Amino acid sequence: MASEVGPLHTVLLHRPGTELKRLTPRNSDQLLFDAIPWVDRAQDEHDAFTDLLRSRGVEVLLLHELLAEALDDPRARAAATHSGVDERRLGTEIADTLRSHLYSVDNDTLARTLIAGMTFEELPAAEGQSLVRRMHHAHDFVIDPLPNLLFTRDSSVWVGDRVAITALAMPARRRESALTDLVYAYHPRFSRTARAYGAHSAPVEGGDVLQLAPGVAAIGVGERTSPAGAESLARSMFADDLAHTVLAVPIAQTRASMHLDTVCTMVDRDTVVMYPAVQDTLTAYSLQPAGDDIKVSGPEPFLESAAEAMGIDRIRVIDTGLDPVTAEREQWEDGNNTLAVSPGVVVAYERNVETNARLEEAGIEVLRIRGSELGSGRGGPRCMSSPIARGAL
Ligand SMILES: NC(=O)NCCC[C@H](N)C(=O)O
Repeated sequence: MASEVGPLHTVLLHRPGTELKRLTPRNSDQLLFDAIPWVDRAQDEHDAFTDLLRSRGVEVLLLHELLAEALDDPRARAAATHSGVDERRLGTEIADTLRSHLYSVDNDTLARTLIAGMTFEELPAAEGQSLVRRMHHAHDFVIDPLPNLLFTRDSSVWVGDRVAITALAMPARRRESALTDLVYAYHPRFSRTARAYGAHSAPVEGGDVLQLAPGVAAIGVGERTSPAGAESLARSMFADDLAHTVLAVPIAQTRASMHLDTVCTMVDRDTVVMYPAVQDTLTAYSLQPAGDDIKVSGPEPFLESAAEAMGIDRIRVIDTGLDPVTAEREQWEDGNNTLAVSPGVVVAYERNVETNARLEEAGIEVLRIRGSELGSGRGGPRCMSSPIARGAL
C-alpha cells in the first residue's frame, strides 16, 4: 500500500457480532464504547457498508471468516487457544477446563468465541470443586469480548507490500492483534506476506498511520501511539525501504482525537479533510534514514512538512468553514474519518451533513453510509476498514 487514495482493491472488515451484545453500562467505558449499540441495527449498517464497497468493485474480506479458515492449521489452533486463556486470572484448573473446551469446538465456534468472549456461565462445567467458579459472578468473563475488533484499521496496517501487526495501547484491545496475527501467519492467502515492524511492543495503532504518498507516511503520536512506537515503525520502514520520510505528528491525548485519522484523512492525491481546530496548529517531526541511523528534524507545521516530503507545492485542505460548535460535533461523530475508494471518492457517515456538503462543494464524491449504531464505538469508515491492496496512483 503506497497511498491512502489509490483505487481500493481489497479491504479487511469485521462484521460486528455477539461481542457487541456483551456491552453494558457497567463495562462500556472499559471496553471503549460511548453508548450501548442496538446490535441488529449495527449489523444492518455494517452490511450496507460492505455492500457499498462491493458495489464499487472492492473485494471485502471478513476477519471472522479468515480467522476460522486460518484455524485449519493446528499451529494456529494452538496459538489461538493460548491467546484466549488468561491463566493469571483464571487459575490452573479453570484455565485447563477452558483449554479443553476450546480444543473441542469447531473452527467457526473457536473463532467466534475468541471474538465474542465467554462468561463463566457459558463455560461447560468440569469435574471437581472450584473456588474461582464459585466466587465469580455467572456473567463475569472467562474470555473478554473484543467489541473494538470492528475497527480493523487499528490492529494491522499495510505499508508497501508488507503488513505490520501493531501493538495496541489499551488493555481492552490488546488481544485483537493476536487474532490478526494468526490470520496473517496461517491463512493460506497470506502465506507469502512479508512483515513490517517485526515483534516490536511499543504501541502503534493503525488509525495513527497515514500513507500520504509513496515513500511518505505520517504517524500520529498521542493517546494510542507512543513516541517509541512511532520511532520503531519509522526505523523499520526505513530498513525495509518502504519510506524516505516519516512525519511524527503530536496530537492531543484525548478521546476525541485518539488517532490522527479522527482529525485528518486524505480524500484525494493532494487533498485532506481536517478538523478546523487543528489545521493551524498541527506540527510534525520529520524523520529520515541516515545510514543505519535516523535524522530527526522539526517540529515544523504539519501541512508544510507533508507537502515538502510529498514533493508538491501545497496540500489542499478542504475548508469545511464550519462554526466551532458544528465542527466539534461532527469531528466527534467521525466527520473527518473518511475512507477513500479512489482519488476523490470517499465513504463517510451520512450524519455529518455539513462536512459532507463542504466535501461535495470541493468536488469530492461522498458515498454516505448510516452509522448511528456503529459510531457508538467512536470510529468511522476509515477506522472500520484495513485496506490490503490499492491500485497505484
Ligand atoms: N482508527 C480509529 O480511530 N479507530 C477507532 C477506535 C475506536 C475504539 N472504540 C477505541 O477506543 O479504540
